[in-house]
Amino acid sequence: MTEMTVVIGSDHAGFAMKEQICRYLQEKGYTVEDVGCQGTASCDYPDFALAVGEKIRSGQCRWGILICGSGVGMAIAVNKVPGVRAANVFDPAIAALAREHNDANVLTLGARFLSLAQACQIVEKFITTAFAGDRHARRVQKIAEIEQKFC
Ligand SMILES: O=C(CO)[C@H](O)[C@H](O)[C@H](O)COP(=O)(O)O
Repeated sequence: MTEMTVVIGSDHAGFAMKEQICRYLQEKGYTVEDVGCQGTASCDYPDFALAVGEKIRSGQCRWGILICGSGVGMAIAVNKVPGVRAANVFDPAIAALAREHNDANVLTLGARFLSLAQACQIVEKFITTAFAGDRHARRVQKIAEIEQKFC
């Protein structure tokens, strides 16, 4: 797994944006694995959240991106996968904080509330910002300990 591997998924509401973000990332040299969906027919976001979460959990991909109407359902679902730290982001500054402070490894986006340009700015900020560590590492470790209590 390298820093240049991304797994991406969406439901029907995020399909068009997923296709465009795939192209955006590929043009930047990222290897993008698309787990679906494959069109605008109505489907269920947890199916794609699980597929992305499994690729993060297994270490096959460094970054996950999930797109639905609001980003909320995807975030709730994928955060059930141990080892996933997903953030639903609407602003590049929050994307940077999700990385610097929370070491987030999955980004969720709301296609019904973001333009493609906004989404690309958020994606760019998310995948290029480093975790700051230090006191934040202690807090992220405490998140992992909460997870372990229920595994
Ligand atoms: O899960 C969501 C909201 O939390 C997503 O936005 C879904 O894309 C949305 O619920 C899909 O809604 P639809 O009416 O079935 O298109």
